Amino acid sequence: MSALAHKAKSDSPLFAEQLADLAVDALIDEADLSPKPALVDRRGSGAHSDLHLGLMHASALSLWPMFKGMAEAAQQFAEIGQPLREALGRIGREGEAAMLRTTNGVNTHRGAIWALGLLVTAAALEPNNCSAAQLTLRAAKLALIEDRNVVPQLSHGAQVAQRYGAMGAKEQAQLGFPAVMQKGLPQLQHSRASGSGEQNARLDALLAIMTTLADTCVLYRSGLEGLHAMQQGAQRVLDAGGSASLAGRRQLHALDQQLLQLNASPGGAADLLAACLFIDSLEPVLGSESRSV
Ligand SMILES: CC(C)(COP(=O)(O)OP(=O)(O)OC[C@H]1O[C@@H](n2cnc3c(N)ncnc32)[C@H](O)[C@@H]1O)[C@@H](O)C(=O)NCCC(=O)NCCS
Ligand SMILES: Nc1ncnc2c1ncn2[C@@H]1O[C@H](COP(=O)(O)OP(=O)(O)OP(=O)(O)O)[C@@H](O)[C@H]1O
Repeated sequence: MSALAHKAKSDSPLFAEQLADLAVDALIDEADLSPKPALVDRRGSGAHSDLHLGLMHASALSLWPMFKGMAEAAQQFAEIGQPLREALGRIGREGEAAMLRTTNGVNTHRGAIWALGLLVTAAALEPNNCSAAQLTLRAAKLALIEDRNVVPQLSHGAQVAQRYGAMGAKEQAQLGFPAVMQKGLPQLQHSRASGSGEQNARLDALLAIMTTLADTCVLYRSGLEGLHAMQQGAQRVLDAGGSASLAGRRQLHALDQQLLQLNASPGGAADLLAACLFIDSLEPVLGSESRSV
């Protein structure tokens, strides 16, 4: 994170590049974090037959120009409204196409483009007002604006929304990322404060998100059985003392085995962990006044 050493002027191209660096770093840190239940990590591909760690890294790096472009659009339009929202939609779709070219058509980061794209834009809009609460509020306002150029698709998320009435990635953003604000970030801070190492604190944050999220990746792959296994299993790890404790590690191993058996990979929770890591990483760039959940 060498860019952090230099505090760029908040409306400069360098600042847009710093935000893109932080977003890509968050995605790479999320992918590398291990052992994550049934997700791609340093150990292997989890429940995914078409993903691996190198592909996740390549995909994350391919998104750098997109994140920079989103931050620049925020600087250019300088306010939340239809023009900025539709610019983001266009840049996001181009980013998605670049991702698919890099991965040969595999969806590595669709949800992350959405969540981190909104947060990068929110940060670039008001760099001096970047507490987690303000950032997610601005991201929500952007997400609530309709993009008239979206071509409706029968995505996996849309299919499970029809079948189970689940709220997916779009609603999570429109509600101001409750999984990040109420689960991921508080758990990250709590686990750090109670002496867990950084990797264990991040694993705990992921698990906290998993305890309540309607993860549409899990629902699509393994239905309500998978979703309940994810939510209850994640809660068991935290109840046992979290990832840093021996009892918590045993529960984490059991959860990994159970989700692998069900082919249930919590990809949405992983994206939201990356969102937590991005928000958390803004502090050294913007100063401590920008923080506080
Ligand atoms: C809202 C988005 C994510 C589409 O959501 P949808 O549920 O329809 O799609 P899909 O199932 O393909 O992907 C959703 C992704 O979100 C993640 N996710 C799953 N569940 C959740 C959840 N509850 N909360 C947050 N993220 C989740 C997963 O990683 C998954 O990959 C977004 O990609 C979009 O609006 N696409 C339209 C094209 C576009 O405009 N793209 C540019 C956006 S800036
Ligand atoms: N470390 C990770 N491991 C696996 N998935 C991740 C990871 N980090 C993020 N994800 C997210 O999980 C999603 C992949 O899940 P999934 O494979 O279920 O996607 P899909 O395209 O909806 O489904 P399918 O693979 O069944 O076609 C990606 O969109 C990505 O956002």
